[in-house]
Amino acid sequence: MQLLDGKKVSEEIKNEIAAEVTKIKERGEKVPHLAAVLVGSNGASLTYVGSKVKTCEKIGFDSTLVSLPEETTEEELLAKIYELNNNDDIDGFIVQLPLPKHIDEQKVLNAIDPDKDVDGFHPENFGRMALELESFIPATPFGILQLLERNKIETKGKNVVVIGRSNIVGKPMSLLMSRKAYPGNATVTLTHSATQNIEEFTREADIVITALGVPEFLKAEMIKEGAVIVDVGITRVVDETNTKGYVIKGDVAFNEVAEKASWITPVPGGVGPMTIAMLMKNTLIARERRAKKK
Ligand SMILES: Nc1nc2c(c(=O)[nH]1)N[C@@H](CN(C=O)c1ccc(C(=O)N[C@@H](CCC(=O)O)C(=O)O)cc1)CN2
Repeated sequence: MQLLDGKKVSEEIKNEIAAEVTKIKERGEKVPHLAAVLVGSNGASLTYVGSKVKTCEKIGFDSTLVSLPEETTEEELLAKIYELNNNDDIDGFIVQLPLPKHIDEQKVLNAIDPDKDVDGFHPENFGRMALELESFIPATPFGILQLLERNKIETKGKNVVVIGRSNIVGKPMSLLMSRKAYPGNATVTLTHSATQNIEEFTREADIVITALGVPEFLKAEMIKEGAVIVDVGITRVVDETNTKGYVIKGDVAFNEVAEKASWITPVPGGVGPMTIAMLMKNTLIARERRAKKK
C-alpha cells in the first residue's frame, strides 16, 4: 500500500503558488486577494477559515476575513456579497459552509459573481465544469484530481465509485471523473443514501471516493484487492482524552482497508489539506483572469 499524502502534495502546490507570488511582486503588480465570509461560530468552520487566512499569509496573498454573527439575516449577508462582488481589490471570495439554518444557502451562492467564485459553487461555474469549459473547479474535487495526477494514478477506463451526492464533493467529483481529460475518462457510478447493496458497487471499483461523513463506513470486505481509496470524510468524534476534546475520523476503516488497497488517503492529512491548497490555486487563477480582462 502507498499513501496518497495530501499534506506533502499540498505543500508542493503551495510552494509553487508562493513562487508565482514572488514573480508577481517582482513585476510590481498587486498580489492575489482572497476574502472569506464566516457566519456564526461553528467550531470546525472557524478552524477551516482560520487555516485559509493563515495559508494566504504564508504564500504571500492578501486576505480579508468577514466575520458575521449567527443572527445575520439573509438580506444582510446578500448585501455583504454584493459589496465583495463590487470591491475591485478582491480577486475571489468564499462563503464558508454550512450557513445557519435560517439562510437559504443556494440563494447566497447564486449571488456571488461567477468570476470571483473561487469555490466553484455558483451554478454558472458548475454548469461550465459539467460542459468541460473553463471554470472554477470546487477545491476538494480539484484536490483529489491533483492527488491522482501527481501520483500518476491511471484513471482511463477504470471503474470509479463515488459515495455521497453533495454539491460540494460527490456530484462534481462524479462529473470530473467522467470528463475526457486526465485524470478522468473513467466509468463512474454515483452512489448515495438510497443506493441498495452499496458493497456490490464498491467491490467492483478500481477507485472508491467516499464523501459520506459516516466514520469507518468503508470496510475491507467492501473493496477489491488493489483498489485506490480516497477518503473525503472528516467527522469530529468526541474524545476527552485528546487535548482538542475530539479526534477526526474518516469514512474509511483505515487499518483494515490499507492492507487491501494499492493507494489510500489518510485522515487527517489526505484530502483536507488539498482543499486549502486548491482554493489558493483558484484564487491565483481568478487574479490572472481578472488581470487579463482589465
Ligand atoms: N465554502 C466552503 N465551505 C466548505 C468547504 C469548501 O470547500 N468551501 N469544504 C468543507 C470544509 N473545508 C474547507 O472549507 C475544509 C475541511 C477540512 C480541511 C482540513 O484540512 N482538514 C484536516 C483536519 C482539520 C481538522 O478538522 O482539525 C485534514 O483532513 O487533515 C480543510 C478545509 C466544508 N465547507
